[in-house]
Amino acid sequence: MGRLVVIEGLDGAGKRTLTEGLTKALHDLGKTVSTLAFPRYGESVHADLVREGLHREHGDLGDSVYGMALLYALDRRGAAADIQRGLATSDVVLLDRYVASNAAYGAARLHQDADGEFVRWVREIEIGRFGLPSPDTQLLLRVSPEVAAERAERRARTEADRPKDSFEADDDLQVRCARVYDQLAERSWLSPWHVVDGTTGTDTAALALSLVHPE
Ligand SMILES: Nc1ncnc2c1ncn2[C@@H]1O[C@H](COP(=O)(O)OP(=O)(O)O)[C@@H](O)[C@H]1O
Ligand SMILES: Cc1cn([C@H]2C[C@H](O)[C@@H](COP(=O)(O)OP(=O)(O)O)O2)c(=O)[nH]c1=O
Repeated sequence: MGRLVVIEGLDGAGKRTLTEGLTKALHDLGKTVSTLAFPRYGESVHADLVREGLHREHGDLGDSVYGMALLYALDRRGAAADIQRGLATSDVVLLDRYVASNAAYGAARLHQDADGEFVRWVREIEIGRFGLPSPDTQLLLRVSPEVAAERAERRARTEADRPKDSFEADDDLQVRCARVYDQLAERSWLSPWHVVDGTTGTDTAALALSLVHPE
């Protein structure tokens, strides 16, 4: 049975970059890795609706915090069998965003903290009702909201397929979201969390080792 490892953090924190680096470092240790990134744009109708909602299609869909969160959750529900298969066949299943993204962004949108109703609801729906597996470890790739915004801005300019969406364009939301992420990590929400400083280069070899040989 493999370990379910999740990378979380703000838009532009460097999750995709770290996912690639960690995958390589785990391969160097002789480990097999399955990766998945949420939302699964282009693969799931729920994820595509999310993207369209984030770009202000479908009327007031994007305004509904619970409606958007349900679409993100349904995208993951549709991937549950893939995750279980990955856990059965690989040493590590590495996820770029998972349930905690829903908790952090939704709570931030509602001006709640990690002890609020929304975070409880996300857990109840996704873990309780949909039966998604709880992570073994969550990595919070922590950068200041300013650094994340600057990177997301640069990426939006240089990568044609990644224009900023309505969450990325909302600086105050990102600041509140960073705070909820810190609280989720402090409270060991769903699993132990490991905070990774995303402003300096990450020692992916050491991180990979700590993931496959936990204390
Ligand atoms: N440690 C880092 N230092 C400087 N720039 C980085 C670092 N990690 C990622 N970046 C750059 O920041 C931008 C966002 O990174 P990305 O991995 O796409 O973030 P995310 O998946 O969290 O949105 C990209 O242009 C990437 O090259
Ligand atoms: C996976 C997920 C993402 N989000 C948010 C975080 C991001 O602001 C936004 C889009 O996800 P993101 O990973 O940033 O996609 P991309 O980098 O390809 O644009 O959705 C949630 O609110 N809940 C979730 O469950």
